[in-house]
Amino acid sequence: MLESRDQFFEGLSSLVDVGGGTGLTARTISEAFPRLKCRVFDLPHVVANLPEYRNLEFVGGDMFQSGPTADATLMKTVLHDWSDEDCVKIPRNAEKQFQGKKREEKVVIIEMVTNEKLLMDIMMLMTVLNGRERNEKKHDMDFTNLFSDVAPEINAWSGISKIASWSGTPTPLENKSKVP
Ligand SMILES: C[S@@+](CC[C@H](N)C(=O)[O-])C[C@H]1O[C@@H](n2cnc3c(N)ncnc32)[C@H](O)[C@@H]1O
Repeated sequence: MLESRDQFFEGLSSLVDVGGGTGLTARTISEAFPRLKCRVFDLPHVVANLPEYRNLEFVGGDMFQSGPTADATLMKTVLHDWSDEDCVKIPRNAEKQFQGKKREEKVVIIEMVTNEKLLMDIMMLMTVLNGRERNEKKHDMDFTNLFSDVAPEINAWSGISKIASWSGTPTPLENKSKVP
């Protein structure tokens, strides 16, 4: 992600890492981009007593109720814990806070993308109610259609782009946004 910094971070002044845990990823980003205001948003007991660090701060709350908005939202290995219906509640909550005002926000989702039903998927189905690994092709368990099928209104303000392959090698943006 940091290798593709121009694609992701150009023009951003703030970023929130939703479900960011104790801030390992956000801290790496905040150090690479000292002018970017970074927030980690996670459950109150997870972020309690974590010290602020220069341009990095921690905010406690429930992502299904509310949460800080920013120029970019990062969700790394968060969505695989949740059902499709739950996944789309998170950006819907952010949308509510903007009360219909036109805005642009980058949403960066980092997840394992499966092309087969792999062991991890089976583990998620067994251990986490409704959680799943998703693939990138068109069928009922994919990222391409996660937002457009379950919450079509979200695609009106947010394009979904494939940003990297499983190998971690950055690939050219393939913008699937329906916004003209
Ligand atoms: C699999 S961990 C991912 C942590 C981090 N993003 C990473 O990649 O290491 C999922 C995170 O989601 C957080 N989480 C779960 N439910 C949440 C909620 N309702 N509101 C905010 N964060 C939540 C958990 O506390 C946990 O830190």
